[in-house]
Amino acid sequence: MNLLIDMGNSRVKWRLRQSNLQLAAGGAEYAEGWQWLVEISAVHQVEHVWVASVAGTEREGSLNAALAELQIPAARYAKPAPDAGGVRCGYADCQTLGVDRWLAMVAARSLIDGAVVVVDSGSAITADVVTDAGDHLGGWIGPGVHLMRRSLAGKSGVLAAALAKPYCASCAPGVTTQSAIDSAITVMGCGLIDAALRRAGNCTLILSGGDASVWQEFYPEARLEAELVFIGLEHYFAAP
Ligand SMILES: Nc1ncnc2c1ncn2[C@@H]1O[C@H](COP(=O)(O)OP(=O)(O)OP(=O)(O)O)[C@@H](O)[C@H]1O
Ligand SMILES: CC(C)(CO)[C@@H](O)C(=O)NCCC(=O)O
Ligand SMILES: [K+]
Repeated sequence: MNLLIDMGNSRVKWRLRQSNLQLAAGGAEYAEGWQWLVEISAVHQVEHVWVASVAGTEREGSLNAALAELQIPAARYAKPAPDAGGVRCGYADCQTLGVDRWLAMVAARSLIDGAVVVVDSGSAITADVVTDAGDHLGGWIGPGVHLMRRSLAGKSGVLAAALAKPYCASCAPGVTTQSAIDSAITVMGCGLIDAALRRAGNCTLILSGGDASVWQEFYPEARLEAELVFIGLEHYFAAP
């Protein structure tokens, strides 16, 4: 039984899998601690723990300690490589590329023949271009939808009040304060995706991350792959 863990900047997500079977899935805030891990270990015999982390050494240390205390095998952390899994890393120093981005590209290459643009939309929005030949041309890192909203809400009470309602994705000119802000955020996100698509030429667009569905109506040809990081993790550790 394999425990796959995606440690993002804001949340941790996990999948418990055996062969092709998914036995458990969930997500938690870091503030909630490792209660979810306690619950899993009470019910399941975990053999391998495979982690994609961009959360930093402190949180990784905290996970390692929790695993040891629960007598679960130690975590193995995936790392970007210069050339592996069908992708040649575009960063001069590939260790500085977020491993979530790396694994998403590896997963995309395993799912799709040809060039891909991988968009991961969570606390940050990232887009990465991989050519048909497997060359990662590099990518873009921008603030995610909720980060953009919060940055404006922090600027004035009027804007904060307008942003009390949930985000509404639209590219139309806004006719209320909220719709004007949300439309700008949507247009900026689409601008980033458009720039990536122009670079890539003939390619498949893949949308991933908690906010992937935001972009779906503007890119109906895109493929939604919510589990890219987990697919990438399985490839990284389990592929023959
Ligand atoms: N159950 C959920 N809990 C929290 N956010 C959710 C949930 N379902 C969807 N979302 C959306 O997902 C977004 C977070 O995305 P995701 O979990 O992919 O990334 P993240 O962990 O915040 O980012 P990162 O991996 O960059 O740290 C939130 O902005 C929210 O809109
Ligand atoms: C950009 C994020 C925050 C997206 O989760 C993550 O991939 C990260 O922390 N990356 C390290 C910096 C980089 O990829 O260039
Ligand atoms: K992410």
